[in-house]
Parts: sequence; C-alpha cells; structure tokens
Amino acid sequence: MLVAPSILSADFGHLARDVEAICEGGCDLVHVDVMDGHFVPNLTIGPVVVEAVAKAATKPLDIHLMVENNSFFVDLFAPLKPEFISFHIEEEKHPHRLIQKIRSLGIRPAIVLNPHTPPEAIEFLFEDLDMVLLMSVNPGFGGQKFIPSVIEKAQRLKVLIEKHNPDCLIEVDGGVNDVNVKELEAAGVDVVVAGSFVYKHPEGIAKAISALK
Ligand SMILES: O=C(CO)[C@@H](O)[C@H](O)COP(=O)(O)O
Repeated sequence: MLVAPSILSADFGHLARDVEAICEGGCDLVHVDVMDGHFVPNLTIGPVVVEAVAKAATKPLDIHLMVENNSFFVDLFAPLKPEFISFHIEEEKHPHRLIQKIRSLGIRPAIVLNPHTPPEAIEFLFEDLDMVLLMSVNPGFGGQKFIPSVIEKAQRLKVLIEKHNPDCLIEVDGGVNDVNVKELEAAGVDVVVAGSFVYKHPEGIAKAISALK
C-alpha cells in the first residue's frame, strides 16, 4: 500500500518540519489539499505555500484540487512539478480536455469522485488517467468519519479499471486508519491518503505510516 499523508492535519506554524517528518517517516507521496472556499466550504493554501512544501519535501507531491475553475489552478501549480494533479469530476465540464492539459505539462492526471458519484461516471476517461481518487468523506475537512460504501465503490472501480486501463491507480481519501486500510487493500486500492491518523498517532508519524503499509 502506498501512503500519502495529508498535510491538512500538519501544524501550519511548523509546516516545513511536518513535511520533512512524513518524508523521513516513509511516506510515498505528500498529499496537498487545495480548497477555494467555493467548491468546498473551506479555504486552504495557494502556490506560495505549496512552493514551501515542495522545497521541504523529498517525496513527490500529490495535489488534490477542491476548487471551481480547475484549469486556472492547474496553471498555478504546474510550475511546482507535482507528480499528480487530481480534480473533481463534479466540477469539470470538459474533463477529457483538462486531463490532456495536465499530461501535456508533464504531470500525471487524476480524477476525484465525491461519495455520491459512481465510478461508471468516468468510464470513458480511464484510458487517459493515471489515478482515480475516491473520497471516503465529503471533501473540505480533515478528521471526518470514513464512509463505508467506498469499499463497494472501489471494488466496482477495480473491475472497470482492469477492463480499460490496469495501470491506473486507485486512491482513497478520508477517515483512513489501520483497520479500514485492510478492507481497502482487499478491494484493490493502491494508495491511501491519511491526515489525522498519521499526524495525530500516539506513537508518532513513522509508526502510523508503517501501520498503514
Ligand atoms: O481531502 C481531504 C478532506 O477534504 C482529506 O485529504 C483529509 O484531509 C484527510 O484527512 P483525514 O480524514 O485522514 O483526517
């Protein structure tokens, strides 16, 4: 299992320290939640802060856009050369065009599905995607409860991915811990995002990451 800790749960007064801690603790990706206060009722960080995160990180960035006007934000973050940029299908009129744009910038494209969105909604996009991110909470905040129906959704998604593009990864984000990660792994999930579990683990960040792995 690949682990992408969400820096939303970091101490933003010591952000570089907390980014270094997850990288030294064995994470695979640094998950960055970008929220605009419109698509979701929360506002997080822009390119100035993400540039500082990129400087502190020794692992690739996984940028999750929770915004209106995705294309504008892709342009803002592309110079930071993240590994992935993911955008919500619920907020994009031209997803195929945006996928091509992200790839043309040398970044791996990913699509995010909110808890209510079925995997079949993106059936004709799989061949162009490197990853699909399933939200297991409603986007906007860390520390929420895991929505169990994501397990069945991941199983259905896995079948579609095997048919259309077996190289496409499945990522799950929200309320992930060392118990539900086992079910996620069995459902075919490749990457988990975890914020509170990693940053608030009583035995420390490295222990939390290894428990998820
Ligand atoms: O994108 C989001 C929330 O919108 C997530 O990345 C959360 O930040 C994950 O935090 P936990 O649920 O693991 O605390």
